Amino acid sequence: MSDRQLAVEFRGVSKLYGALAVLKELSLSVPQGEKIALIGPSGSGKTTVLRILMTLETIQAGTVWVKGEPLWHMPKGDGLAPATETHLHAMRRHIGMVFQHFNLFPHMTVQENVARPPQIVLGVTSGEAEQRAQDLLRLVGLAQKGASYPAQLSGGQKQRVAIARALAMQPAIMLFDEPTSALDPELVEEVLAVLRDIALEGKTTMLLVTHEMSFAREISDRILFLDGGAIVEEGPPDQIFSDPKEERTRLFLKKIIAAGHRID
Ligand SMILES: Nc1ncnc2c1ncn2[C@@H]1O[C@H](COP(=O)(O)OP(=O)(O)OP(=O)(O)O)[C@@H](O)[C@H]1O
Repeated sequence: MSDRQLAVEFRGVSKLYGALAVLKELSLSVPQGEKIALIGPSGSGKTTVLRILMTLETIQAGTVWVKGEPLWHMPKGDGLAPATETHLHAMRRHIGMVFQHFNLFPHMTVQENVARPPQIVLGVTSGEAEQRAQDLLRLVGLAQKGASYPAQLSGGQKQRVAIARALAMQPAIMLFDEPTSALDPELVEEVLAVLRDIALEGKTTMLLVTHEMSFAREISDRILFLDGGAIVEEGPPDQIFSDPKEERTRLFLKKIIAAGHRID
């Protein structure tokens, strides 16, 4: 068994694409409620960590545990067997994900985008789902946009709907994969403000892949620096950004600053 207090645990996880090792025996423990930012160069494996949790990718070695239960495996006798589709389906309910490119249902209104998934997947009554959707749209500042279609919204508004839709499933764990990187600069802050509110509320475990270093520093309890499919360094934000111990972390941050980005 795994520790029930942990929202997420990776133990010796390896992910291969053919001969390419994208994650190399990665181990990671995330207590419930912790906010983690994954930073690192392009191709270091950050998105892969999230996609494995979403069961969008399989793994070749190791185990992943979500809320004390094996994700990609099921208990069998004294050991573990590969997970069935039913097991994966049940485990997915713990996790919500917000992608870089919104992925809204284009033929549904904003209200329907948020209300339908809990009805269809969780069997929530229509009255409760509609109410929950209204509350969440208010939370993300879009109470007036329920009847609009995604094509009628700005990028920042679309992303706020995507966040409301993920929250409507009431997941214990929220994954954010570069949620602001497809947005025009002037729309970034409105999405960060919503993420900040979720982080401050405290209950939800958050794993955030981002290139917004100042924001990662502001809201995270812990920063993980990935390079080459491994966690090179991890620690509290102030330590990682002001006093990194590893040469590779220092080099990465230097490049970020040289590219004109802030890390303070
Ligand atoms: N479907 C795939 N087939 C083959 N290789 C893949 C596939 N998906 C990802 N990769 C490779 O896996 C490695 C890790 O990718 P991943 O998207 O996790 O990196 P990342 O750290 O999130 O990068 P970025 O910051 O650019 O999004 C990269 O080398 C990528 O090219």
